Amino acid sequence: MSELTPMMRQYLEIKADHPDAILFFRLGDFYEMFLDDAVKASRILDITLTSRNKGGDGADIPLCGVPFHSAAPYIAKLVEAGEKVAICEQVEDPKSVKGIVKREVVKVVTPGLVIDAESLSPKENNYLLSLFPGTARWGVAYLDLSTGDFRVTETDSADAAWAEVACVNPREILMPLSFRDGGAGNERPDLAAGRMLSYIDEWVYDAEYAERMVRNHFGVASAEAAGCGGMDCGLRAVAAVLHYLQQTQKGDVRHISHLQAYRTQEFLVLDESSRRNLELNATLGDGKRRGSLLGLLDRTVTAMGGRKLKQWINYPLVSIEKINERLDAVEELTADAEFRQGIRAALDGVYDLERLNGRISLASASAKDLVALRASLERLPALLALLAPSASTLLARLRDGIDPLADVEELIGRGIVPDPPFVLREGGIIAQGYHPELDELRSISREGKGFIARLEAQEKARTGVSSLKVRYNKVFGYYIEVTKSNLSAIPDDYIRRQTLANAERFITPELKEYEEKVLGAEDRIVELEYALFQEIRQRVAAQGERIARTADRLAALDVLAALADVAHDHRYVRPTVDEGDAILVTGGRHPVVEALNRSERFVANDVQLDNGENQLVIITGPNMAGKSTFMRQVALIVLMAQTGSFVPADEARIGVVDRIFTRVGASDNLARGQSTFMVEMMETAAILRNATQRSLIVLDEIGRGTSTFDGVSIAWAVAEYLHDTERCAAKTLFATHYHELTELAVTRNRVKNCNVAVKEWNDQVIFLRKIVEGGASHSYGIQVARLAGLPQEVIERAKEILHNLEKGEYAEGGIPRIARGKRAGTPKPSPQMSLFDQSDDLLRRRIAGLNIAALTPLEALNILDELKRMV
Ligand SMILES: Nc1ncnc2c1ncn2[C@@H]1O[C@H](COP(=O)(O)OP(=O)(O)OP(=O)(O)O)[C@@H](O)[C@H]1O
Repeated sequence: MSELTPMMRQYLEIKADHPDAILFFRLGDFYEMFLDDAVKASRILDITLTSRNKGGDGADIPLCGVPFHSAAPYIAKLVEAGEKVAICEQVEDPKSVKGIVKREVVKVVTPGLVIDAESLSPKENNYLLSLFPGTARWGVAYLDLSTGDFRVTETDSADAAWAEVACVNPREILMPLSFRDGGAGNERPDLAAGRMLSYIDEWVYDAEYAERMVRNHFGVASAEAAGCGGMDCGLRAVAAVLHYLQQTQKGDVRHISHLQAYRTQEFLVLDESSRRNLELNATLGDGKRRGSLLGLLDRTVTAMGGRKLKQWINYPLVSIEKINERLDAVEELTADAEFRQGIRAALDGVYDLERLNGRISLASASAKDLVALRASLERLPALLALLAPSASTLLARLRDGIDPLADVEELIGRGIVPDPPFVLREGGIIAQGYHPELDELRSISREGKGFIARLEAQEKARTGVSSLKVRYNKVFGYYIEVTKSNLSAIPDDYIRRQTLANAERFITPELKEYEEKVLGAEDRIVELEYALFQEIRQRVAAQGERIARTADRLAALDVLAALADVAHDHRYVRPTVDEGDAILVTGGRHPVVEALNRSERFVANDVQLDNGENQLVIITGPNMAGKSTFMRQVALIVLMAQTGSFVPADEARIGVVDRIFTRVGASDNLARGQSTFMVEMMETAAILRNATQRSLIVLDEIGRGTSTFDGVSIAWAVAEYLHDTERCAAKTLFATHYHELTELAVTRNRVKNCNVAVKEWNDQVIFLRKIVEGGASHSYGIQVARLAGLPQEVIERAKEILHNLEKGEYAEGGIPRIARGKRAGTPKPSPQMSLFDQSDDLLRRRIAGLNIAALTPLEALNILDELKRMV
């Protein structure tokens, strides 16, 4: 160390405190990076890596740098690449210190703490999530620093905690340090992938420290008052977030004024695969918003509304009262088009108040941001006037909670010019009349400029040189420029300053004197304007809590108006949501499929599910008939209803459900190294474990990932279990190609059979898309295969095999005579076929004939021996 230059020593000391971040070290107008940081950053940023000898021992130090005034995109790119960036500034004025200027890290930017508008998608939250595993429960807290949205909950298992992670979809996860070696994230690599994992020292999770952090941050007397009473693990997760903020954001985080604690039971629970299968936020195909439920419903006009809608869709409610409050509001807005459009128009000019608020609080807001805030607030009085007559409870509550913030609007309007520049340190920001001293300095500066014009005219007259110019540049200040051909006309008091190719530049004492006055004023103006701006920004920041509350209400209003707008355009109806156990839908449609611009008209269908006769509906029908579409549509209608939205149906009555489970199609999870079938069975197992009588289950062709007999057996057993086990006798839609399952209805009284009607015509199949009662008799798989363009030869052969199978022609040993026909070959016996083995029948009969009650132990043993030999 002693051989290093003092600056390098300072660098290494600071770097030692931030080993996991790339250190942006401020040197004059640049941020410099050194050593390994420089190598890494130059590669990611694609900038030149140089080196200089600062090591003292002759070794070269790799180095690269970016200009400080355009650093933002570079920082964003590093963070995007999954790096942390520590910004180290000079915290003393270099002019006023001798030797090395003091430097400190003023901020650490990490993926979970991005606030820069350009790096964020307007309608998506950017969450930092904190996990704390207690002994019995897990704490989960998450914060969007850019908006101040901060939530906490607790789960009773690791699985449920990771399910929250999947739902929240954070950019960065905080975990106790012990997790690093214990391999947290390793248990769910699929969920940890692509997110930054940051580890926090164990002591931060200490109960007392956690409580103190929370009390201090929210300025309350207890954790209870902050909202996380009774959530011991949640509290610790929150504390880790606050601690991390303290370490990374040296500034104010006043906009994080509210912590929302919730219990997962307050919401309809959807697991990760259901959210994906139902295409709530993104399509299965290309992962885009467009084509998803969110994409369809998102008619919000503000970014805050867009984020809130996503929140609502992913956390549907279970409280009938709250659902009906939303539905009342949507109804009011749907019924009156003028009212609705008026509100949407008023909201349309409202900027992202949450993110503006965040930037204001974190002192990174520009003057343009303040003007955007003012322009948004200006719209509120008209909006409030529109809302004045609204009758529904929720609309009235939102209206009463919107604070027009007239004081803030007035302050910005008075203080900041209407169209300020982006840069903050060149003046031109503060309005005339806001500050007397500033006005005076400005008039001096203006007069100075008038003087220059007068001087130019005067000197032209004096010298007779009409091309003489008085100009200004940063290096020489004000000067008089005379072309070489006119040099002879120059008076004696001109002092030469600079010679150019065909001109010379001069100053005069008079010019210098005015320059000092003008430039002095201009420097002072810039300084004063910056100070005044900061003061205004701070005064606005002090109102952060009010702004946050108003923003939240505007967002909710935006969502309600958007839902009403969709409902109106797509002819949705208000569902009746109640405590009953029935799901009754007439004329139901799939909201997204119906909205696609297709040649085929969408066929509406009814559904009746309850915990009585219609508990388990088995749906059979050909491929492509519309089974999946139908089942998803039922799930989506229930989910929309509990979100507070109208639904695509003629009529709907929804008894509130507590969870929706879907097991749909094949979803490989190669990241977790599991086969399609394995994933299918794991998801099925989770459903059987967690479903309740109040749940809705959608099972699409379970068991199809394995051999037919295994598949049909599993499907059958699962269906039976869902029917027979009281705990999880959930309302279930069960689509299957195994027609055998329709026989369940014979022995089980809460099973119903339905099928999707088709018409056969000339060996072709015509899809009617209508769900009707009863089981289907055919799969029409071969006809569909023909539609798909399989060669005629293959189709013919398939028909032949099917024919033999249907005739039940089995060879000895139970092997179907599929080979009968033109192309006989020897089929390989399959162990699966033994299900049909005659000896099975013998076994069964033998066992059925036993009277266990009358057997002695010895007889029982003998019979067991006999049975074993038969096998
Ligand atoms: N009610 C309907 N009205 C109009 N078109 C529909 C309807 N239901 C489904 N479709 C269309 O039919 C196609 C097939 O539907 P779906 O995937 O639901 O069939 P499926 O019976 O589940 O098929 P498979 O058994 O092969 O998985 C879809 O692309 C959809 O666009």
